[in-house]
Amino acid sequence: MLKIVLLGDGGVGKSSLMNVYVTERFDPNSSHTIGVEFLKKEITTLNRSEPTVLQIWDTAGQERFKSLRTPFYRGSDACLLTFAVDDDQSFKNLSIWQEEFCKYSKLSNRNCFPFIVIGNKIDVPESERKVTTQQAESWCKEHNMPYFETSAKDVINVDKAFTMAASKAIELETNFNGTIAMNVQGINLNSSQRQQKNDNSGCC
Ligand SMILES: Nc1nc2c(ncn2[C@@H]2O[C@H](COP(=O)(O)OP(=O)(O)OP(=O)(O)O)[C@@H](O)[C@H]2O)c(=O)[nH]1
Repeated sequence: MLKIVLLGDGGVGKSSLMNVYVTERFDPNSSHTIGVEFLKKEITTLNRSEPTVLQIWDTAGQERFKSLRTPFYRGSDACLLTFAVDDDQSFKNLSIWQEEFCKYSKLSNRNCFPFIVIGNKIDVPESERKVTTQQAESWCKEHNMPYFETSAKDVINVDKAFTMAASKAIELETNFNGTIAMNVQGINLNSSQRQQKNDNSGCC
């Protein structure tokens, strides 16, 4: 099971993305989340032979709910940093969200943690759009994060963004387990070498 957390300003569409992804239903009157909510979905990714259960945590973006959402960051396997393309401030706040996540999840190495950026509401008329694709892409390139433009309303790229988050988390987990296996082998080799040395020298 992988834990995926959705973060971003209030109203950018986090609940809508989660609901569309899991239940395939978009609610035009979606109300603000209070605290956190989660849904599960089983998927299959290209980099793992068996199915993976995604536990998706939707958090309240409004500042007044900070103390209710932050305890749920620990143990996350991936984080979706979300903004709305018609809300400039929500894009500017991405760094603040990343900081909050790193602080409360007690992340030891943020450089290899799977952060994915989502620019939601791309269905809005061009005249209402405040953040260009180029602007968002350049920020993500600078911060080394994959970027997806989505519309929960028109169901564009929603699946792709969540699948990318899952694949990145699996990739990290696989690499991490590989490192542990190598370390364990290293310990065994050292102890057997020590034994050999002891046998040769007759030392106790
Ligand atoms: N046009 C458009 N509207 C959207 C889209 N996604 C969400 N909305 C609308 O934006 C509003 C806020 O959506 P939510 O999903 O509740 O936003 P949220 O980020 O979960 O908000 P908080 O719970 O306050 O953090 C709702 O009226 C949604 O119907 C989208 O892709 N396009």
